[in-house]
Amino acid sequence: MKHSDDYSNEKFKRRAISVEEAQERVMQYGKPGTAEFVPLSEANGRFLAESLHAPHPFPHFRRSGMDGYAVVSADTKNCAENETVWLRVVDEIPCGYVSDRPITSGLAARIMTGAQVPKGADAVVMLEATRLREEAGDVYVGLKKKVEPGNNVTPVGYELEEGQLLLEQGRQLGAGEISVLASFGIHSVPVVRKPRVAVISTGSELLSVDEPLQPGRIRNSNSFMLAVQIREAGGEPYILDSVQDDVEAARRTVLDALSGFDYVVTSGGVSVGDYDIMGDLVRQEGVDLLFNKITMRPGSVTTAAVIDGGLLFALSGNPGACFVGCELLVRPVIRTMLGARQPFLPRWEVLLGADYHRVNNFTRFVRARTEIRDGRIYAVPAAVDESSVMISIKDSDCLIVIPPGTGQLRTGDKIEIIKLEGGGWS
Ligand SMILES: Nc1nc2c(c(=O)[nH]1)N[C@H]1C(S)=C(S)[C@@H](COP(=O)(O)OP(=O)(O)OC[C@H]3O[C@@H](n4cnc5c(N)ncnc54)[C@H](O)[C@@H]3O)O[C@H]1N2
Ligand code: MOO
Repeated sequence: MKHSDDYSNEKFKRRAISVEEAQERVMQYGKPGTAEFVPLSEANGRFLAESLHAPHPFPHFRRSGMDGYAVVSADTKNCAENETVWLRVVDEIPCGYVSDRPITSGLAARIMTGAQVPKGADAVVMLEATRLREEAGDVYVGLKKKVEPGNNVTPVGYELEEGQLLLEQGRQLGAGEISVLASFGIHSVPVVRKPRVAVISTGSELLSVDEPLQPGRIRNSNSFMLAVQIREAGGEPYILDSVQDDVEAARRTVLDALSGFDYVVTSGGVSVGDYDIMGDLVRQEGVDLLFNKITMRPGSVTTAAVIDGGLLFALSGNPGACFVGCELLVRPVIRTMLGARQPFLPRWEVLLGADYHRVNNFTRFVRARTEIRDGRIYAVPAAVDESSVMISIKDSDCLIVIPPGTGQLRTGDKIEIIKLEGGGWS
C-alpha cells in the first residue's frame, strides 16, 4: 500500500489559472494541419484546406426559369387582354439542348425550365400565359401580356462570376458547401487532415465495456465519451487500452502515444490521491507542465503538459469534469488545427430556467438543457450536476457559465451559456 504522508508534497502546491489562460496555453499547440484530398462524397463535415474560386460563372449559360416560350420582349409591347400577338414557334428546347435557331422578331421557341435560352430571345413567357394555333403547317403562340427584357431568364454569372470566392479556407463542409463544390466540378476536395487523437483511460478500477461487473469496479465510459467528443470536434479518435494505476506503465503508454498521434487525451488520476498517476507523471523530469489547476468546476484538476514536443491533456476521471475539460480545452485545439474560423463553441445570452443556488469561488460550468418559453430561450440546469455524475451529460445541450462569486440566481435572470454540439437532444 502506498502512503503519501508528506503534505508539503509538490502535488498539493498547484497554481490555479483561469480557463481562458489554460485555453491560450494549449491552443499554442493547435498548429495548422496538413492538407489531403478526399472524394466529394466523403467531404461532409471536413474543413477546407484552401480557399477556392469559381472556375467559371454560374450559371454559365442564360437559363430559363419557366416552362414556356422564349421570345423577343419588344414583340410583346402591344399585347393586351383584347390584343393577342402571335409569334411563329421555330424550335423546341429541352434541358441540355442548345438551339441553333436564333429568335428574331416574330419568332418564338418552346423552352423548358433550366434550358439554355436561345440567341436573340431576351425573355421567357410562362406556358400558362400562352395559347396555340396552327396555320399552314406552322405553329403560332399567342400572347396577351407584355413582358419585360430579362423576364424569367437567369443571366450568366447570376449566382457567381468567374473568379469569385466560392468557399474560404477553414470552412466546414455541409450540404450547401457540398452543393457548391459539386456544381463547380470539384470532385476531389482539399481538406485539412483530421488530427489523430489517442484516448487513454487510467485507473485499476476500470472494466472494459464487455466485462461483467465486479465489486468496486466500473466500466470505462470516459474513453467512449471522449472519442465521440473528439470526433464531433473534427478529430479522429483512437481508443487505446486503459492503463492501471502504475505511473511507469502510464508513462510508457503516454510517451508511445505521443510519438504516434497528434494529441493524447487521458482521463483519471490527476487529483492528489495516492494512485493519481497522471499527476505524478507530469511532475517528472523532461515534462513541460502547462498547468495542473484551473479555476473552474468541474475539472479544477485538469492538467496539460508537453512531453517530447507532444501535447498531453490529462483530464479528470470524473465523467462530468472529463466531459467539460474536453469541450473547453481539447476541442478548441482540434479546431485550431483544422483551421476552423471559430475554434470555440458559441456563447449565448439566455434566461435561467430554474433557480440556482450553488455559489463558488471558481467559474462553474453547469450542465443544462435549453428550452423555449414564450418565444425566449431558457437554460434549465440539470437536477444533478456533480462532477462525478455521468447520467445528466446526455440530457444537456449547453453549459451555463456561472462566474466566480455569483450569488443566488433566480429563474429569469440573464445568464451566459456555451452551446454544445451533437447529442440526442433534437
Ligand atoms: N483530497 C482531494 N480529493 C479530490 C480532490 C482534491 O482536490 N483533493 N479533487 C476532486 C476533484 S475536484 C476531482 S474532479 C477528482 C479528480 O479525480 P481524478 O481526475 O484523479 O480521477 P480518478 O480519481 O481517477 O477518478 C475519479 C472518478 O471517476 C471515475 N472514473 C475514472 N476514469 C473513468 C472512466 N474512464 N470511465 C468512467 N469513470 C471513470 C473513477 O472511478 C472515480 O470515481 O478528484 C476529487 N478528489
Ligand atoms: O475538478 Mo472536480 O471536477 O471540480 O469536481
